[in-house]
Amino acid sequence: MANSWWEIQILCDPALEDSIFWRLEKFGCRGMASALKGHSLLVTAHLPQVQAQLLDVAALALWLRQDALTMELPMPVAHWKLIDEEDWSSSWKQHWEPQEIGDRILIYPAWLPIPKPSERLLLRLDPGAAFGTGTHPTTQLCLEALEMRLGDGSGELVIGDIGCGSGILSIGAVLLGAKKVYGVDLDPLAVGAARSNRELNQISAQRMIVAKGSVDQLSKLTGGKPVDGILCNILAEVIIDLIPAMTAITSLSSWGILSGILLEQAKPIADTLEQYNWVVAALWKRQDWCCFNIRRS
Ligand SMILES: C[S@@+](CC[C@H](N)C(=O)[O-])C[C@H]1O[C@@H](n2cnc3c(N)ncnc32)[C@H](O)[C@@H]1O
Repeated sequence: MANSWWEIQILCDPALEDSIFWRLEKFGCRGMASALKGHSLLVTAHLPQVQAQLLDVAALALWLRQDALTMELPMPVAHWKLIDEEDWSSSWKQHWEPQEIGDRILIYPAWLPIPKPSERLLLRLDPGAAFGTGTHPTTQLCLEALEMRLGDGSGELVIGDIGCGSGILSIGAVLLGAKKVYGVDLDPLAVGAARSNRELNQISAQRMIVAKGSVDQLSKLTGGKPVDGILCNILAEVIIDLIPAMTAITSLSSWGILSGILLEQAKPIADTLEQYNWVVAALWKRQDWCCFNIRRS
């Protein structure tokens, strides 16, 4: 079937939510959502069919059961089926609602009517197939950290968003007052989604530049000029490899907000940051995840 997606549904103990999201994310799932069903949690995730064979999905279900066993929690029950492109986009949209993040931002699904003006900054979003709806703790931690960073006087700041996904952090940075944001992502679907979300939020293509690639691409886009701040919400194993390149696109006064890091992965990240002369100014935690607020020493 062309343009088909796996729809994976997992009924589990709510205490398993983080580990299941982590597994699904590592597996390449998108459009993840969770909802309480009585005392259990129903996690729904989607994955392009071309990315996984039936056996891979079955193996994923096995990992999920093994994780529960290790954590001494009841076994989750996973079901999966193939759905077509249209069904997938309408299916997960039903589970996603407007969400306030921090003190200033309201994430607002693109398909809902625009709400009455409020004191919050409206961040409209249709992530499509990209990661970044604001429901994940790591995205929330990054947006909250951004809110703290970008106060008065941020109007001159240039920011790099590595692994921009739906563009949620780049758009958040612009709404909070950054002068310019460069968003890069290896996934062409994410690049497309970030560009359309840029338009949805009426941000000019000169103020939020989105391109396919990673840190090297970002460096080309800035013409080698250092950025003032870095946002990077990718998995720890990817971030650790990116730290040297990220350092190279910053100056001695730059700062960074890094997440996608599980608590148990914080130590090797902190060690590598120290090696590259970064200081951890604060470490924020939510559920099993953490967010590094860093600056150059
Ligand atoms: C967890 S999502 C984060 C999306 C969004 N920034 C957020 O905070 O919700 C990570 C994104 O990083 C991208 N990615 C993974 N490895 C990357 C790399 N080495 N360079 C650039 N992007 C990468 C993925 O395609 C994915 O869109």
